[in-house]
Amino acid sequence: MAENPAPLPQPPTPEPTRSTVRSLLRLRAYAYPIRWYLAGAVLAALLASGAVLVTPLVLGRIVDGPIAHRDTGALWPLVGLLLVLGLAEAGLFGLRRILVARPLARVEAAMRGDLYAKLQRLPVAFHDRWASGQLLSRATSDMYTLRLFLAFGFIFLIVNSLTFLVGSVVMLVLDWRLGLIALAPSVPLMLFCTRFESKYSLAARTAQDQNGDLATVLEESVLGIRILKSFGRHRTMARQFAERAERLRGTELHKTRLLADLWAVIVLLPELALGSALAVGAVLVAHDQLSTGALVAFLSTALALRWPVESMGWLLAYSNEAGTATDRLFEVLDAPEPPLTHGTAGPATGDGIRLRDVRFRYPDAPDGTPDLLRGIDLHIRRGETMALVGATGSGKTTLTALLPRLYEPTAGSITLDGRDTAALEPAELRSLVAVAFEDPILFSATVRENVLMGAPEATDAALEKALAVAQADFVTDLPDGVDTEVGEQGLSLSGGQRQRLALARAVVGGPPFLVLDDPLSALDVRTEALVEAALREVLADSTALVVAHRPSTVLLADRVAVLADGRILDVGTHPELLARCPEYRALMSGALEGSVA
Ligand SMILES: Nc1ncnc2c1ncn2[C@@H]1O[C@H](COP(=O)(O)OP(=O)(O)OP(=O)(O)O)[C@@H](O)[C@H]1O
Repeated sequence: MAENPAPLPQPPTPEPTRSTVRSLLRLRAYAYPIRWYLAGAVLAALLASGAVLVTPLVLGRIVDGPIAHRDTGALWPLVGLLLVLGLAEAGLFGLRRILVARPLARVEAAMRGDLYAKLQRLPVAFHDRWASGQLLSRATSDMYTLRLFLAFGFIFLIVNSLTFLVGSVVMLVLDWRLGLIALAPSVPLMLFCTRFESKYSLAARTAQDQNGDLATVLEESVLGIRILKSFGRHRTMARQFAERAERLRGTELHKTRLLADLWAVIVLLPELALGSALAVGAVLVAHDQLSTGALVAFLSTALALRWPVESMGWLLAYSNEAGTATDRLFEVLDAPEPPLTHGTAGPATGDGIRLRDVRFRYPDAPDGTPDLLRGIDLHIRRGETMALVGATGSGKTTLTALLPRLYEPTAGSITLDGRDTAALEPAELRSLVAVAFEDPILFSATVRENVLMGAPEATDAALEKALAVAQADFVTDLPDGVDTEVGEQGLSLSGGQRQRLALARAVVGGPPFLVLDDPLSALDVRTEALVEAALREVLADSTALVVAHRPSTVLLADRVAVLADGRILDVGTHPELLARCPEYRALMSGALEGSVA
């Protein structure tokens, strides 16, 4: 394992950053269903801000009226009005929260649901290119950022901008000279904010991507904890994690510095302007060019505008983060989905499995390397079991993944009983072909749920038969039998046990076409023999392609295909190939030595 953090699979470089507003506008579709709640929240916040802006005017009235004329009788109604305004402000801000809390939780769930559904639809080739942590962080922290933006950022951007505009007009009306002094910093502030925006959105994007990298390392460390511990690499991994965390910390500090600079300017300039306005106002009052009440009202209005102005710092930061989170979300949602089907399937002929001049290369294969599969021609007759053998890395697993269309062949065609797989609807294809992979993954679910993934409608009898074929009798000894939770969240099973459940999952629906990728590799000799005996029965009813590394698996098959140099080198029975194919002999003698050793 490298000492330096290895580069993680990265998503394709995002297109040049669009403006934050254009990015955020893409959230329209999600915000539209709750538009009335959002409008209500904006209205409530606007009314609350209105109450805040009216308060200084009442104060001015109190100073110029009851206080100047020492008329306590006139004071109480105005004090009562102040109280009502204060209560209204508090109530309306509370109402804003209530109005959007639930609907926005629904919006977040809808966005997350769409992201999840899209990830399920996208081809395996897409998932090969994206680090899982990048997808995880999009589904978690980015969604949270977007919800917070819609709940606070979006509403206060509107409300605080309008409050600032109205407050500015009020100040200019109260006294245009003081108003101009107080508003003088607006122009430099706007210029500063524009510069801040471009720098901050870059930093926000970097931080979100680094967050994804960190999630990937964390996930791999948790999933691979046994390997890390057994090779004593947990410290190396911890160092990699710390280095990535340090990088993220650096970016977050950079963001904080940018925000701190903005805050300094946002707070300092208006304070200076306010101080100047106060000094000039005092001179105007001294020269009877302005009433004391008007000066109090002016200053109170200017103070009431401090929050809308100061909040612009974090509102801009929020908007930028939400903009980049939106970009990150839509990078996945916009990822092209290959057409589900193309061409016409044609009538069923009972022809078995036929691969014609099939070529394949992984989309991320290095330039200049030849295709992995370079013209595969193979015919597996109906009801026949064909073993596929070849050297490690020759492309056996890749070839089997083409049958259920986990990958699309780069060229050529694959037919099942004469029907082109490219033209079959995914659901139909899944019902025709079942696969057991070399690496038997189980989900956090019961044994029953894991096995019935292969045929949700299957009866209990079919489940039992599938478990019997896979020699998975250990299931009866589990605490709750087939209803025992297994997988990551449940009971840990041995490699051989998991492999047997994966085999049961493949055979449970009695699929006409079976693809088994070295299905017995983790079994002991005795269990292997038992599974083989039971499999023979199942295979008799199916047309099957079985990747085989060991002679015992090869013997399950009627014929054997030898894969070498991206092509099928030879096809024949085991004895025929032993007699005429030196590559096969080499493979089998190697396998024999391996199995003996
Ligand atoms: N998702 C992928 N993206 C790019 N290259 C891949 C991908 N998966 C496999 N490869 C490459 O394709 C080649 C064939 O891999 P494959 O797993 O099909 O071989 P195999 O014959 O099944 O090997 P083994 O017998 O060891 O299981 C290897 O060189 C591998 O590095």
